[in-house]
Amino acid sequence: MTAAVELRGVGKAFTAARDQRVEHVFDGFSLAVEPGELVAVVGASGTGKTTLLHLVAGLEQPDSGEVRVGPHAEDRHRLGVVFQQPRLLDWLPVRANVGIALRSAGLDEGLADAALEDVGLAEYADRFPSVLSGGQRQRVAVARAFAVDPAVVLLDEPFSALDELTGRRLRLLLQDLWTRTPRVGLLVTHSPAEAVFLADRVVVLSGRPATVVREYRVTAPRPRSPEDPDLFDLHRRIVADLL
Ligand SMILES: Nc1ncnc2c1ncn2[C@@H]1O[C@H](COP(=O)(O)OP(=O)(O)OP(=O)(O)O)[C@@H](O)[C@H]1O
Repeated sequence: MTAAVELRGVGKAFTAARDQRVEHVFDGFSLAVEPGELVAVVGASGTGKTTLLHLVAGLEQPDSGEVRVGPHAEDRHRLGVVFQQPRLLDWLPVRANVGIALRSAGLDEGLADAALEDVGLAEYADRFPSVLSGGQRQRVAVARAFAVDPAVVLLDEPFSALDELTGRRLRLLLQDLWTRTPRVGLLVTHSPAEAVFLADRVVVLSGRPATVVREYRVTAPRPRSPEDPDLFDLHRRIVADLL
């Protein structure tokens, strides 16, 4: 089976501005996401989770090794990305924020309304981001990512800036979108609970250079409940790995 996302033997180092020390964040690092799989990456702060996502998105280049998004060459350009902050254009209405992503993917801007409806924001299409709540703005960011029918969805701490209840609603929304259209995804999160709730597989990163110290397959069928005791058990084991 050909992986949908593959990092093979990847090396990535940064030079610290403070003392010019070279930090080898990755060295010979490999990870594959299989077709249809949502993989969550958890790990302590500074392990390299965001760097991993940036390498896949093409925002950073590896010093060595290979990063592949496939199976088709054009899949590299069909990414949906949700960051911790919604990163909306405040001077454009919500519909146009989603429309821009569609246009730059060569798609019909008219698809924006359906994407907004999918996240429960149909009646907010003409509003400006500044009048929306934090949770609503993040819903727009989710709509923008999914509108382009992405080959791969990259999620970088997508809900960690939200309060607990809003984060929970957004996780349920994401699960709903995923259940309707299963996709390939890579989720970076500090939250083991979020990881086990959303992912098919949880990868625990640790060390410098970072390595995969443990992997868990999450077999609970969807739709899942955040209160599922089996998920909580898995969550506890991941927390123990991280301590
Ligand atoms: N552009 C950069 N220039 C210099 N150092 C960087 C750069 N990007 C990342 N680093 C360093 O690489 C290491 C990994 O950073 P990264 O942001 O990937 O970790 P993380 O696991 O996502 O952390 P957090 O959970 O706190 O977001 C850190 O030591 C960071 O300082």
